[in-house]
Amino acid sequence: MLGENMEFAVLGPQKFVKDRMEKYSPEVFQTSLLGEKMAIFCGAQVSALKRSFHHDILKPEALKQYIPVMDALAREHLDNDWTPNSVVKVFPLSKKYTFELACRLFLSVVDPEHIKRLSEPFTLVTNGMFSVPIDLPGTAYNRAIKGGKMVREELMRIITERRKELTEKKETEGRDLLSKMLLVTDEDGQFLSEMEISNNIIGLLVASFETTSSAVTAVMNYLAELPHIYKQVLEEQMEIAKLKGPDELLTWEDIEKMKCSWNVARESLRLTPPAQGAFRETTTEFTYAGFTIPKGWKTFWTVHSAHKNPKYFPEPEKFDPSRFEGSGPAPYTFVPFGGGPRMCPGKEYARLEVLVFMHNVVRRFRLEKAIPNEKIVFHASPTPAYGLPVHLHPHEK
Ligand code: HEM
Repeated sequence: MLGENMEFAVLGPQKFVKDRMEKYSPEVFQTSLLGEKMAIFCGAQVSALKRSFHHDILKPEALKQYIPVMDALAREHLDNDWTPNSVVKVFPLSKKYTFELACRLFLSVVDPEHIKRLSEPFTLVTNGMFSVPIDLPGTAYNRAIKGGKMVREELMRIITERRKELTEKKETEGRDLLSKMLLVTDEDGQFLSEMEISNNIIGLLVASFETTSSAVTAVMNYLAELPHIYKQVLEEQMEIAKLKGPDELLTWEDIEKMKCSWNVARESLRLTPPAQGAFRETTTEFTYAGFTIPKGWKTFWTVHSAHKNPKYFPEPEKFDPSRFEGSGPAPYTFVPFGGGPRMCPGKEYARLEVLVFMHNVVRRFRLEKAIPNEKIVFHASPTPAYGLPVHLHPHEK
């Protein structure tokens, strides 16, 4: 049961993996975590599982219509929460933005009271997700289970209501992800059940919440830390803003112009990947890099072992967005979203969300870190220990 949990908790995922890659093999090693025997993969690899329907409802064409909505919400948040010449904490504000955006785009929930009814129990779920699985009153695990039940009850109410609206033909087009899920059918022409839909929505909320908030925060951190990078992003975003009226919202064409900003965001995802990798279970025995992995073992592939490998990224610790110019890194070496058929279906959603937020922040402010060497700690995703407080310096008119 104990396995190497203590070492994992004390060293953090990156050092834990690095030490063992040096000691055992740079490709794969075995350990025991959370009571499971586990093989950890550190090389570039792919999986071969079935594509999920998420890829269809989250593909770029389906998301284009959401760009103005993302922009309008980012403006609203900046107007309300990002006061010029004040100090704000980026991480909690990014989480607020990310969650409200998900409520709006997944479920069309916009009422602040309703958002609260989802966000409070949902926070219990995310806080308890990486806790010791002991279900006793007072433990984070127990609170997460209770929070999960509350989120599910609320979702079931929303889903039932929407199904009714769809049956009464009040809506034919999928106005949000929930409607799209209610309209989608499987290979046999069957609709998803309400329980399947609520599971899927919870899955999307979990998969998108900490990851995108961590990604936005990491980008803001580098923009505050590296003035020459900030300048390049500012120039690009000002060029885009110049061609638009003050009330005109961002469109797909604007996003397509954000090449430099996306390279900066990608370099940030390389150095501070929000997801550390992903778990699998072997359904059949197989051999990898000369090692046999038995059937039934848990496996985990790691992101940063590829991202920090000098063979793929010379001077790996250096922040250098030009790595993504031209044909960019070799296949399966830049894997913040995984690779192969099981790759993150929310990649494009995350790209749009990060770019829209960057646009809004740099247009208004120059950022200065309030704690210059703030430590990064690992919860579900890497996060600054004090939430990344920054001074907001408005541009001179
Ligand atoms: C910067 C933000 C994000 C990062 C870094 C990220 C990263 C990842 C990674 C590494 C995986 C595992 C891939 C694998 O199993 O090999 C994954 C899976 C997944 N992600 Fe994301 N993700 C992000 C945002 C999102 C968003 C916004 C959504 C939804 C809107 C989402 C939905 C999912 C889903 C549903 C899966 C499971 C896919 C499957 O197993 O078929 N992710 N993500």
